[in-house]
Amino acid sequence: MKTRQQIVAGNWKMNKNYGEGRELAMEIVERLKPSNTQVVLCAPYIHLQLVKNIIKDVASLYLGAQNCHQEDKGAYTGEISVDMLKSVGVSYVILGHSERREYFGESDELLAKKTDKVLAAGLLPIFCCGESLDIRDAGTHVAHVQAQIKAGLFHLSPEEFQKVVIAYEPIWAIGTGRTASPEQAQDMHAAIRALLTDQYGAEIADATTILYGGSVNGGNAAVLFSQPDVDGGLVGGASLKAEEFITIVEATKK
Ligand SMILES: O=C(CO)COP(=O)(O)O
Repeated sequence: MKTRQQIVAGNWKMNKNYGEGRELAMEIVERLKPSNTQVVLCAPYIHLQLVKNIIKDVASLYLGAQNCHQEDKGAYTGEISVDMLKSVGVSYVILGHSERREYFGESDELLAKKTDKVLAAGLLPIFCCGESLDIRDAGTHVAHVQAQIKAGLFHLSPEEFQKVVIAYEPIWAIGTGRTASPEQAQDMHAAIRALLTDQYGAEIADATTILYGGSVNGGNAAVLFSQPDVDGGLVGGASLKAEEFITIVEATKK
């Protein structure tokens, strides 16, 4: 079987001022060794242009955004369009992060629209899903995550779906230092892939990159990424330190 594309995406969230962002991007470029793993820097909007300039000669480094608006343009104060992102060299857009679902009320319907917008612009969505602790304790986590994926993505044609990266991020593991165990991550990733197989067939499901996110760090990345259905990570806190982030990148499957 062809190895799926391995990806490590750093989600800087609302961290790093302009100078700090420049330093972080430059240190990542200095430390990164050539490999087949794609490394995506999802920086705040103010950094995108500069980070693109810093990473532009490194083949494995890509620029990502953390959100976009669902309309093309217009009177949406404070928002950003896919065309704006594309014009500064963005390749990937994180959609449906649990923080956006929770703090900004992003619904499944809205995320389906954003997914369409990102794909129509020729950009690649990193579509996030994941359950709260209550849902996990109730034992309905697989159904919850599968419902998020169905609602956000299953209107896509097979050709469109092949451009999507999925990120499973259990909310109870985000920023808590409490990561999912390798078995918990693998079980959910396998359940996601089984759902994709039902909808799009085995060939597309096998080729889909499914990232794990939630307290990934330099110490736990290798064992998480060694799981057969875990194809890399979406990393928050540990992506803000170049040395640790590179350790995580180097923990992906060769
Ligand atoms: O939300 C995350 C990445 O999108 C995970 O954040 P942490 O790695 O800080 O837990």
